[in-house]
Amino acid sequence: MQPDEVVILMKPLEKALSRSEFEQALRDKGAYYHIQHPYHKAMYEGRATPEQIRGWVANRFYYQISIPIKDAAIMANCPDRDVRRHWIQRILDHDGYDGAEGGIEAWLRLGEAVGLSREEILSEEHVLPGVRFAVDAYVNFARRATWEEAASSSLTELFAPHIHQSRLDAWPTHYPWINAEGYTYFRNRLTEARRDVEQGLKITLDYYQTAEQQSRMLEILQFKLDVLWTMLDAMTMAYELDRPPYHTVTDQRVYHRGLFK
Ligand SMILES: O=C(O)c1cc(C(=O)O)c2c(n1)C(=O)C(=O)c1cc(C(=O)O)[nH]c1-2
Repeated sequence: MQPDEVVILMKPLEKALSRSEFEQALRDKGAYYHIQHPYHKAMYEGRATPEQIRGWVANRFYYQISIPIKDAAIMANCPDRDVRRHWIQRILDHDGYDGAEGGIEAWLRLGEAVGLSREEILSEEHVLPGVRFAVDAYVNFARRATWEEAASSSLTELFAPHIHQSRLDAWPTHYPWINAEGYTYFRNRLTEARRDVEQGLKITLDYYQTAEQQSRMLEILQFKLDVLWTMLDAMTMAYELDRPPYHTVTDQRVYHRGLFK
């Protein structure tokens, strides 16, 4: 994408885009996906330390456990039975069901594969306030927005299969110390995310028709990109720049463990 096209996307639309133009405008937002974040690039390029990988996995766990709560909030606001029948699969994907361990369990295994203990991850002791605030903002948006807006905010998933695949391609080579069993989560998401996108995209393309509505959706998608980017900014401070919260006062992880759930 050229820089001047990026600027165009930041202005409100003057006229409504066709269905395919609108889909393209959403896809163009991939330019700001967290795959471009320096923290992510370092992980992908093999420059991340074990501490930085562990920090990422422990912090991302908070995103993982919040996703089903976010999806339950969407369903709670949705009167359309047919949408709920499909949307509920997202909760099952993460929480698991008979015979399927689910994404949260798979993420815990990833945590163990990178050298964290299950208790340490579940305690949320590593979750940085900046990460928590960003993730909570996403959950709270889903609680307050219309179900269509909340559903469409999941569409950063348009870009997720690529990021999961990039980890599957790069991590085993760069980080031989990570137990390969940990990669199940990324592998499962390749198909789950594609299916989610199909459903989310249909809801979105049906719902946003006018220029004003479509501009708002581009803002919603930018909000979600901001959530993901801000999480990595917080991790950069803590694990790259060695400036975790309160570092001028203590090296203890004194920050709160969450008040909003
Ligand atoms: O690892 C990633 O980079 C990444 C990004 C995203 C995303 O774009 O929000 C999701 C996931 N993973 C993911 O695994 C996942 O289950 C998921 C659900 C959602 C959502 O907004 O409902 N995003 C994402």
